[in-house]
Amino acid sequence: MLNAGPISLHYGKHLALDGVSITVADGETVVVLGANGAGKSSMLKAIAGLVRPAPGALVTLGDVELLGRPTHKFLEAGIALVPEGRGIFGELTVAENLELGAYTRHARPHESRQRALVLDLFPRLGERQKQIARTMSGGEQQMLAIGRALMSCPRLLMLDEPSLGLAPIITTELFAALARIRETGIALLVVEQNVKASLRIAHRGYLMEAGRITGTGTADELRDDPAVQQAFLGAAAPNPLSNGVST
Ligand SMILES: Nc1ncnc2c1ncn2[C@@H]1O[C@H](COP(=O)(O)OP(=O)(O)OP(=O)(O)O)[C@@H](O)[C@H]1O
Repeated sequence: MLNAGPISLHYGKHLALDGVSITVADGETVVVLGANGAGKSSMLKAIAGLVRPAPGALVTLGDVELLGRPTHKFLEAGIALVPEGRGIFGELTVAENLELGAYTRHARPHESRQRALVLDLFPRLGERQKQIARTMSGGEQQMLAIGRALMSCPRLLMLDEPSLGLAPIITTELFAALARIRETGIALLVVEQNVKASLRIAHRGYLMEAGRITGTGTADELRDDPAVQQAFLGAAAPNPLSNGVST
């Protein structure tokens, strides 16, 4: 469904993305793992039409080619991004934030259906309709940001570090909600530092390093990959002096 690449992106002289290609199939959940500064956020922004890659790239959703078109066309085509830091309207209420999520022409007719989905996923948002968004807790704001993105009827929902700064119990709640969103058939592309939790909900993943894709595999393959275990799952590095026999 999503075909993106090869995406290269410069910030001034700094090459942040160096020919990154990524695909997400219909209904698939894909996770992108990488250290700070690897280029993960930049890649999501390019796919959402928020930054313009170097010539030669394509961002295609279904058979619609989006690159070069205005940002709202990406949203209308069905690509929604929940950015790092959430990007909700802090001075507006929960209800107003959700309403604004459905502002595009194609989302408007489905507003009440999508609101029902959001409130079913995040009942707390239903209880807090009139609350000013900035007064909500970090976890509630993240739920609102995801809810707002869902109001746009996405075919592909992209999330940048959704669990950042959240308490473990809220993170568990968040991943349970993402698993339920996955069951609705919406494709997910997730950048996450919580590798364990994200591999649990993902079908597949990519490894990114210094602006490039350096590996890809199913969630099981990535979980079993010694390099992933060492970099992200807290496994000890192999001792080069060891012959493998424990003493
Ligand atoms: N607007 C910008 N101007 C200049 N350099 C930028 C800009 N945005 C990102 N960069 C640089 O591009 C590189 C990739 O950044 P990006 O935020 O995409 O990485 P990331 O993998 O998402 O990192 P993190 O996990 O820390 O958010 C970094 O070296 C970063 O400093």
